[in-house]
Amino acid sequence: MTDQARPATPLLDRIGGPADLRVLPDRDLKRLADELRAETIWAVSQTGGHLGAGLGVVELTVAIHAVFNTPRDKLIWDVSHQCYPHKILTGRRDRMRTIRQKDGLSGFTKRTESIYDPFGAAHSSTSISAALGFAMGRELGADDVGDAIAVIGDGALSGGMAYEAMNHAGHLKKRLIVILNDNEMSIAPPVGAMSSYLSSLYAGAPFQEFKAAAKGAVGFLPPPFQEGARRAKEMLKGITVGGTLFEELGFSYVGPIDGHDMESLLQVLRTVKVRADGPILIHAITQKGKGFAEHRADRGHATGKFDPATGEQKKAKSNAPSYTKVFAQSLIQEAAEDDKIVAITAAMPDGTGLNLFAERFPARCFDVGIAEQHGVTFCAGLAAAGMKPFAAIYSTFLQRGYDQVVHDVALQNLPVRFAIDRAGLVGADGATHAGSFDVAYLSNLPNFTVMAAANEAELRHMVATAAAHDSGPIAFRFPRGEGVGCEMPERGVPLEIGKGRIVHEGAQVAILSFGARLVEVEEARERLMARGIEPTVADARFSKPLDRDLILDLAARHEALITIEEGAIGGFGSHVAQLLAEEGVFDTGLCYRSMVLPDAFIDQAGPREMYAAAGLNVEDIEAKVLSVLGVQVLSKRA
Ligand SMILES: Cc1ncc(C[n+]2csc(CCOP(=O)(O)OP(=O)(O)O)c2C)c(N)n1
Ligand SMILES: CC(=O)[C@@H](O)[C@H](O)COP(=O)(O)O
Ligand SMILES: [Mg+2]
Repeated sequence: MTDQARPATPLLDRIGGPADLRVLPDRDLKRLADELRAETIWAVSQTGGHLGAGLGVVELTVAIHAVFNTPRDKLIWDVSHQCYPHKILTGRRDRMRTIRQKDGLSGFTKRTESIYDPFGAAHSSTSISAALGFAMGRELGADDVGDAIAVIGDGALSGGMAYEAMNHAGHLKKRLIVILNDNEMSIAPPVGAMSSYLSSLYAGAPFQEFKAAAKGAVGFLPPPFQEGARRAKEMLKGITVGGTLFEELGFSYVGPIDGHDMESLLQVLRTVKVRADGPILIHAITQKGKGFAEHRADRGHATGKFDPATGEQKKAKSNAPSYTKVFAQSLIQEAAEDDKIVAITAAMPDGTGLNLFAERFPARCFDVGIAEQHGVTFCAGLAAAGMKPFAAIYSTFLQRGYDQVVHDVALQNLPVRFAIDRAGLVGADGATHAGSFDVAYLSNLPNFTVMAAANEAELRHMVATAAAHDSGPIAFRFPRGEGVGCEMPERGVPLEIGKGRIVHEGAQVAILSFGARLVEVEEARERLMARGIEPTVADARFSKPLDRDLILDLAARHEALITIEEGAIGGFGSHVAQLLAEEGVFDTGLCYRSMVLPDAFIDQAGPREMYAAAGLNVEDIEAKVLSVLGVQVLSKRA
């Protein structure tokens, strides 16, 4: 793609930052929004990334920065996958080509990146809590904090934290502005009673009437201030459906308004800026993907690089199936023979592959919304009722439901099956989405069985193992992306619980891999063999219960034992070390090393680059073996 295809943006080119918006006449703000939309489409066509959500908030972004005094006023984007237009307007336009890449811009808001990002996000439903924190800080005299404005999507509003925050805000009664960006979409079509409720709020309220009312009210705004207040209140009453849930929670409710109509947006935001004296919710109706992808089923939620003229995406093809697809197909196989199997997703039907399961077994698949906490306890209830629930949740999002995992599942020893996708470092989404901690946070729980798949064939067996495991909770993890292309068994066969396998017999040093680093371990072994070193390689399969016999045998037969996993400290390696210590193996002089993710959040980059930063690639494994054997290495990385 050449720069010739780049849209002309004469007005946007003159914008150095949000302050420049505040001196533009309203008609130019509308033009600016059009240019910003074209620029956003072009920028994402060059890099890939989250597109649809940003296109839905272009006018909102311009209007908020034009009316409010950012960065003193704190603008907090929920999830923040819609922040691309905001980044373009806040001094990061030149770096948009680097977004989601190594050393580049994050795909989300990030405090260390800009003063216009007062709060980082990527997980959903946190914005109202954070904004309320800013608002309360302001009330308590915090320096340089003005208004706090949370922009939250209708999908994010399905998350419990949003209600906890509104409940608290309604109690505190402090000035707080929440903009509900209602595009009737999550990543998939939104589910739930709340989604239907929001639709009912605007079903009978034409925007035009509101526009007229808003215009009238703005005419009466200060001066004189007090008279304006009365009239503005009347105006807001006119368009409020009345008795909304938000009002019951202590918010003033304004809306619904057309979130793409710059005139309405400016009028309402200006009115609110002058009038709000407590928590207020502005209900804006928008279209996800507006101007480019609004007619696509996914509204252009996330995309690879594409041709901005045609929308055609450039995709690399691989023959290996994705782990996600193998999981879904394997689960469908199990469910075809066991009608107690049900599947649960927290708003990620496509990402987890459960869309395929839902096609086959619609009545046995549940999308709970962005509600991991509820999803886990819902599974606990299902398990208590005798069902076999599979909770398919990304590693990073399962963190949201951790107390439920401990208190509702593990403590009651309920056989909930956790299918943990996106295990390990995921690439472009970066640290917020890395699946780094699940091995540690699950393996330390009594009653749990924890597995990690070394390849897609193993994953199929682990799905079968989980389906057959009725005596307590069980989890299996697998990475994002394609499998290794290994031969696939037709059907999964349940594995013996707590038993690993030797992959290659060797001598001197044993490498015990837990999960999908096995491919790198095998490649490192090949390289080492060229140096005359032939490590034993084993696949642990389980971090809980550990295969004690295998580990103690490896320890007894080798000078050195190295474990490796795609997880943070406190996981598999720590459990192995504990076993070796308990059994007195260290006293015998065994050299033990554990290769884990470092104690740091690793910024976005390609997965290989992220694993290089973590020191878990082939050359790192090779170097580790050489160093434990005391071999002098001349290469730079040794
Ligand atoms: C806790 C958590 N679970 C799941 C996700 C994955 N996720 C990212 S965006 C999104 C949908 C958000 O929908 P909405 O808030 O309506 O924003 P829209 O994309 O429609 O603008 C989901 C489910 C997440 N970011 N955080
Ligand atoms: C914003 C968000 O949380 C999701 O869109 C996420 O980026 C999806 O990640 P995958 O591409 O791994 O499904
Ligand atoms: Mg939405």
